[in-house]
Amino acid sequence: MLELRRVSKHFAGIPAVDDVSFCARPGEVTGYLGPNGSGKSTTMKMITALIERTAGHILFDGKPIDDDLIGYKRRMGYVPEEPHLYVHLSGVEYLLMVAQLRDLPPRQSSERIDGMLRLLSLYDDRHASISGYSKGMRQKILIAAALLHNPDLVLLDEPFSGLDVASALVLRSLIQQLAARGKTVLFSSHELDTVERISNRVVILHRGRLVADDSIEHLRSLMELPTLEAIFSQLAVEQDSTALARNFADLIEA
Ligand SMILES: Nc1ncnc2c1ncn2[C@@H]1O[C@H](COP(=O)(O)OP(=O)(O)OP(=O)(O)O)[C@@H](O)[C@H]1O
Repeated sequence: MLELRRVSKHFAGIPAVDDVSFCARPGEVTGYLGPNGSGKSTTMKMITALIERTAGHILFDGKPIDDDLIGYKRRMGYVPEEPHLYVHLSGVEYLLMVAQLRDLPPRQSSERIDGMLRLLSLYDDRHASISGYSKGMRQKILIAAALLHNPDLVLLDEPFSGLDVASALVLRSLIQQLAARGKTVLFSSHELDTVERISNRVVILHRGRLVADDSIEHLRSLMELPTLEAIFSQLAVEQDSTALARNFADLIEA
């Protein structure tokens, strides 16, 4: 189980994540939601220990992650929001490099990489340089790299970004199957329809603070609202989108 206890992150004294506590459990998909700039990626980066916390504790399976950071990172797979890849490498070269960094046995890793590239429809392009890959192809490489070592904790920051419909459907199902196999899955997304379909629980942030941590079903009945979109709008959207759009259209015509 992943547990955040009163976690905060300040940038130049300004809170980006403010006193956030929640759990993501094995066997469950936890959706991490919030408007732009609400602190989702900052939280993910603290969970991956890419950035330091200003305050609070992060535990995995009951142990603070800092106690054995190397051991913790071996059990974690992370798809970052930004596709940082070595673009001069080919897809297969990049994944082989990741496998080496993960200390996977060479034969096992090449078989696994070949299989993943086939399943992700990237096999024919495996020897082409990543610099020539489309956004969706790069995203698939990031997903493969994150899952190559069969992590227990799967952290996905906007993993559907750039994926076509068919690939998104595969990823949706994959996320559910990873959880069904006992992994802890935390994923952030703006695609509320997808989140609603595949998440057991949702955690919603607004301006860095936690405003909901519950099952969607319970939130629906508690708030007497029909959809996750309606719940999200009530908890985390302040503006009137139609009025805002009208003002924008007026502005460019003025
Ligand atoms: N390195 C940084 N230095 C200063 N401020 C930062 C830094 N990283 C993030 N922030 C600020 O922290 C806040 C939260 O940003 P974050 O990227 O976590 O939001 P998010 O919820 O992931 O947004 P989005 O949905 O747009 O990806 C924002 O106000 C952002 O400007």
